[in-house]
Amino acid sequence: MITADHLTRRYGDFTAVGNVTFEARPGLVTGFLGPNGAGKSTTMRMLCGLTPVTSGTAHVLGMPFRELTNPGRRVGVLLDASAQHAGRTGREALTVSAMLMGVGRRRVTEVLDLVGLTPKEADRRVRGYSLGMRQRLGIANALLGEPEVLILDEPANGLDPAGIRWMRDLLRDFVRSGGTVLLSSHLLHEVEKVADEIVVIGNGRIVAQGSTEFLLSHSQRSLEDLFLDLTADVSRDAAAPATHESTRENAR
Ligand SMILES: Nc1ncnc2c1ncn2[C@@H]1O[C@H](COP(=O)(O)OP(=O)(O)OP(=O)(O)O)[C@@H](O)[C@H]1O
Repeated sequence: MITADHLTRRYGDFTAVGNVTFEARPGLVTGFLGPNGAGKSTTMRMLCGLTPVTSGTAHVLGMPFRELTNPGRRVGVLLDASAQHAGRTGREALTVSAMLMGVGRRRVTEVLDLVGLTPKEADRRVRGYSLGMRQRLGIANALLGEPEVLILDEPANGLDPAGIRWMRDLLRDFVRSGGTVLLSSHLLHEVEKVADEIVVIGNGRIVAQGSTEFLLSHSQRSLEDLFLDLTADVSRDAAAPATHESTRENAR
C-alpha cells in the first residue's frame, strides 16, 4: 500500500505539489498521469523520502519510506534510469545493490535475464547503454530485492515495442501475486491497458482519480481524450481537487 495524504511541496512561492491525496493498493496497478511539470516526479520523490515534504504525509507499507529497514527488499524504485554510475557495468551496478540489500549474486543473473539484458550487454559499461538498456537495468535494480511494492517513474520511456509489452506483462504478474504498483507514464494507450486505477494530476493538484473502468465508462472516450480534457486548463487557483463525482461531470 502507498498512501499520499495532503502531500504538499513548495519551492518558495511556487507549489509544485499541493494537497495530493491518493492510495495505491495491493493487487492493483495505479497509473499516475499528468502533463510535463504537473508534479508526478516530485510526488514520487516525496513518497520515497528523496524530496522533503512541505506538509502532509507519505507512507509506503504503512510507514515513511525512510523508516523501512532494508527498503530495497520491500520497495522497488525506478525514478531516473540515467542516474546510474556510468563507469560500472550493468552487472557491477546490480551486484553493488545486491550486496547492500543482502541479496545473493544469483538473483543478479536472474533479474538480468528477466529484463532481457544479455550477458554481453551486462558486462558493458553503463555509459555505453542506450536509453532502453538503461531503463531495463533500472527495472532490474527495482526488482532485485523481490519487493512487494514498485514505484516506477516512466519505466517504459525508451523501451521498444517488445519491451513495452514485456513491461505490461511483468506489472500484471506482479500485482496478480499481491504486489502494489505506482506507475507514471505519458504513454496513455499503454496505461489504459495496464492500470486498474488512475490518478491524474495537473499543476500540482489532483484533477481526477478512480478506477480506469469508471473513468472510461463515464467519459465514453479514450483515456487520451479524457486526459487532454482534464488537463487542458487546470488553473493553479482551481478549487478543491475533483473527486469521482466531479470527474464524472468533467467526463461527460
Ligand atoms: N528542485 C526544484 N526547484 C524548483 N522547482 C522544482 C524543483 N523540482 C521540481 N520543480 C518544479 O516542480 C514542478 C513539478 O515538477 P515534476 O518534475 O514533479 O513534474 P512531472 O510531472 O514529473 O513532469 P514530467 O512529466 O515533465 O517529468 C515543475 O514546475 C518543476 O519545474
